[in-house]
Amino acid sequence: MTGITYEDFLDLDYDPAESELVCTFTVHPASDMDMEAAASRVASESSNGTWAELQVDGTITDLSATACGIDGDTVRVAYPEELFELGNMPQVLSCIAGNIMGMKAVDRIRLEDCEWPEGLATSFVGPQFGSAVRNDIFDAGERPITATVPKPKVGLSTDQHVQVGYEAWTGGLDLLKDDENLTDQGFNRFDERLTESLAARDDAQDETGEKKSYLINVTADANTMLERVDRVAEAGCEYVMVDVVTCGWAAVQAVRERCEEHGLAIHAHRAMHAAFDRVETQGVSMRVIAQISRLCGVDQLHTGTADLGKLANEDTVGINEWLYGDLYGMTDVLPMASGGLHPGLVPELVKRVGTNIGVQAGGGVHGHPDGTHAGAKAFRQAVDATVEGTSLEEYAADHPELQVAIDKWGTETPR
Ligand SMILES: O=C(O)[C@@](O)(COP(=O)(O)O)[C@H](O)[C@H](O)COP(=O)(O)O
Ligand SMILES: [Mg+2]
Repeated sequence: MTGITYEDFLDLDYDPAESELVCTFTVHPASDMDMEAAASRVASESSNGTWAELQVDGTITDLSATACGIDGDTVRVAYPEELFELGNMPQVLSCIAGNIMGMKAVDRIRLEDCEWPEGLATSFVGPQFGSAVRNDIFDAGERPITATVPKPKVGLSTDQHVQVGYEAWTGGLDLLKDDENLTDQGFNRFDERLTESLAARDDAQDETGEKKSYLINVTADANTMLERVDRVAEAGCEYVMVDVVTCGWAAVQAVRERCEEHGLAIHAHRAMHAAFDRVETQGVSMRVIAQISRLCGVDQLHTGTADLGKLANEDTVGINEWLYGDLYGMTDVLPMASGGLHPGLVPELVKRVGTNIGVQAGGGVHGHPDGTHAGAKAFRQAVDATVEGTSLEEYAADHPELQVAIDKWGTETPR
């Protein structure tokens, strides 16, 4: 038997094994604590240690994490694969983002990044389709796919919602999207909304000759979500939308499994992410939330507007690069730019994040002076102009809907 204390979880000469998960934290130790002491406590409490000295047999320490790097307020911790239940995201997070977030030994702590080893990463299914949806579903060629959320966010009746969808689809947009807080409320029931929206979608496809789809929000308790996924598949839709942070990763993993059976793509809304990532010294970064989302298998994920829109964003470009990047052959994820976008912002957005994205505008479509159909046309025109390399001003000369949008919003970032 050996006695283990916090100090046993610190080794700054330790070189992590390839099979280990390496996490990077920003750590602000408590005033009476130096960084090494704080780092050892982070490694201990996020693996298998605690505050009291423990008498354990040798094998137990094989599961212990090691604080193996300190650089300013950055701490790197290596976790042995055996500590984790493969394929179980809630368990992984209970380690690396669990109790340590509330330890008195640190004033502030934030999980910034993870280097996922092959064994652990490939124990997760990853996305089914990823960015291939742009051409597998929409035939979008080089352009971003476009989406709109009916606004006001909630309160429209099913008929009104469907009418907005029809006008947006026939105006040239690819996707109608439910808002994050629209599920099955009395004023707009899920089942009617599903069938009637898809009927309008079919009409819009016939009218435009373009493929259209619908991001219907199945967010609910886990069992209800699975039932809704089945009903979405039966109704002939290609997608479900899930509020992944508020639902929790256990539910996301269950929905992913069910979507595999039906060949449905998953659009991930990240409502509540800012509760974790907004404060730069505390919580869990959006970069890590994006990594978890990919591993758990979403196909599309909101990652911000590279600071062009109305919401605070963290490193949209860096996060998108990770979502596109190689991860042991795992499918990528299509980033969705959304939040305060309007036609005037599309050129700069594409300059910052490229065209392998989805772009969503709610207010930027339905706030158009001439209404939803004109707003949709203007947003699509902005995307088409940008992809063909024509300035919006020039393109607007013979696209009046775009001209009206530019006159109204210019290239301003809404607040
Ligand atoms: O409710 C909203 O605000 C939106 O529908 C956008 O509406 P507008 O187009 O009218 O702004 C989206 O939920 C946000 O974009 C989510 O934020 P993020 O994409 O950063 O996760
Ligand atoms: Mg919304």
